[in-house]
Amino acid sequence: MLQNPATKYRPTAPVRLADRTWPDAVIKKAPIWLSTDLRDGNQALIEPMDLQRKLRMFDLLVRIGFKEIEVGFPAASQVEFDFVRKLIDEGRIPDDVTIQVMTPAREELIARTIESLHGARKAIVHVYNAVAPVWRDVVFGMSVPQVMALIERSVGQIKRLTDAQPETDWALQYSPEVFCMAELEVSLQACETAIAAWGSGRPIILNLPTTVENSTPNVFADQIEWMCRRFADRPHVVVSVHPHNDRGTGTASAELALMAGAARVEGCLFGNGERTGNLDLVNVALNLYVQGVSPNLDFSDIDVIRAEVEHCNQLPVHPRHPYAGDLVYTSFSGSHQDAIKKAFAERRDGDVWAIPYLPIDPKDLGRSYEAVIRVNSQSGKGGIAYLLESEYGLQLPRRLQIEFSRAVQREMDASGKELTAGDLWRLFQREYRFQSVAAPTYRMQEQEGGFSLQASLQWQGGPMEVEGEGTGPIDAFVQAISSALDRRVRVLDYSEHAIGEGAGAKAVAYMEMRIDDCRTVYGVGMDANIVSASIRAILSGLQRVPQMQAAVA
Ligand SMILES: CC(=O)SCCNC(=O)CCNC(=O)[C@H](O)C(C)(C)COP(=O)(O)OP(=O)(O)OC[C@H]1O[C@@H](n2cnc3c(N)ncnc32)[C@H](O)[C@@H]1OP(=O)(O)O
Ligand SMILES: CC(C)C(=O)C(=O)O
Repeated sequence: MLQNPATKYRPTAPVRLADRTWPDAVIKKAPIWLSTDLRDGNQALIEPMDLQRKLRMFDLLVRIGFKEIEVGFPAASQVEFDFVRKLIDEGRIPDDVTIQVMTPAREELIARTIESLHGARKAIVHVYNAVAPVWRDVVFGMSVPQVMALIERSVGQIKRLTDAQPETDWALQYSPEVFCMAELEVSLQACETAIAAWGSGRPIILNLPTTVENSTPNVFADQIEWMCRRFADRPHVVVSVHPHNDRGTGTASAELALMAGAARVEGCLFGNGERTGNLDLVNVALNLYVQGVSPNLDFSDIDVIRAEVEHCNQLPVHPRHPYAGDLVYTSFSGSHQDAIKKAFAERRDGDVWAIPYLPIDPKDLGRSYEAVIRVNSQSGKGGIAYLLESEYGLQLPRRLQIEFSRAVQREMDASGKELTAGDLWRLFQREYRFQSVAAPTYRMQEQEGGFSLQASLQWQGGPMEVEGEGTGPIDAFVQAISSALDRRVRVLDYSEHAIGEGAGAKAVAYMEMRIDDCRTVYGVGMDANIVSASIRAILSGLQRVPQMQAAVA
């Protein structure tokens, strides 16, 4: 890289627009969306879509709710031409959907493009030519007046050819390609030339692209506001934008452009497209949604949509892609998990969405909460407890969460790998060994001032008889086991809950115990019977204490 990049690269000149109004604007409704997946997206694929994949993409776009779809570049190839014919001839275009096709400002290509649309009910013809200095000078070798003459000639040809097919409801879209790098006066002149050639007073879409992003999005917003203020026939002009993403700011460019007066945006699902891609329409639509504005597009099954797009494009969507990536509803870090778990516990049906670290309810996009929290070496007790509760119904008391998270951390340090809910469950069973504690048989008697209890147990591989008295069954068992093992056992905390329903329901007991006034441990017990679950929890805790095992041996 250069020590001084200014010797090679020039900054983009700001727009003189001191009284700009867009910074105070708020987007209150969805724009008109135009999907260009089948054109700009397709032209950027390593392997462009075949007919079958094009059809699948078209059907998907219709299902999502796009009402304007750029279906191709019919003059580019026979596949492109045939696809447009197939849509029209087989009546595949719903009444409320308008197809758009693209053509360069070249006579033979315009003719072929309009030929492809024969018999369509409605269609937008999209013609473009580059207007920025480098393209004028290097690509076309044209002066500004020659560029204007090209536009006049091409739009005039489109007008003649479309006027000759009055059975179709025609609209024109004109794009001054590389608008973002052109002098604003030249872009305005190009647009006004297209308007005049199409016939002023007729609706026209003027589509202003950041063909290659070259500035911060505020500059693009200024360019859009500058243009919107100057169109002579503003009421008949739909201002559209077509951002790319070379600087990674395609979404911001589109949003600021909407604030600056644009009413329509063009882009692709998940931002496919040339180089770094076209604007990601899913991103903009869902950004609107989480501001409380309906995008009028349906992404309620985003995983299915993503899979279909990946199939059509033969390109993967990144795991961290906004709203759609595999990992975007996942928190690994402990403090995030803790906050999410607390907020879910507080949340009531009908509440406004306010879950920390989750900008959108994953359920709205057909994603589940299961993947929200995942456990790795950066995780804490909150995430571990969340997974055990959401997957296995365990409601671990807080101090047990802390105790168990140390065991998880040890495991994580050893393996260095993520632990799934299933891994945590196996580790929890191994740590508390509650399944290896056999069910006790016991007799219990209520007597004046308390209970007496006699129990037959398995302890360290052999049978053991114990007997004790206490204020309740648990207290009686604690007395019994304390004297049998000659240890001072005290219960510090006890909680239990049911898991499962009906005949299969079980009680889970969590017992926090102090042994010999020096060691605090948790034990866990599960049983269909609540007293048995508690006894098993006490035994689970005791067998976790190494000194206890030694004493018995
Ligand atoms: C920013 C964008 O995404 S614009 C869309 C670009 N998309 C595509 O190019 C995909 C489809 N394109 C194609 O299949 C081919 O380019 C075709 C069939 C259209 C044309 O192919 P060719 O005739 O071989 O021309 P080629 O691809 O080399 O295009 C360059 C020529 O078109 C001219 N040209 C480029 N854009 C335009 C335009 N918008 N209007 C008029 N002429 C143009 C160039 O000046 C050049 O002309 P020259 O050969 O006289 O120097
Ligand atoms: C709108 C057209 C010309 C385009 O694809 C672009 O400029 O990126």
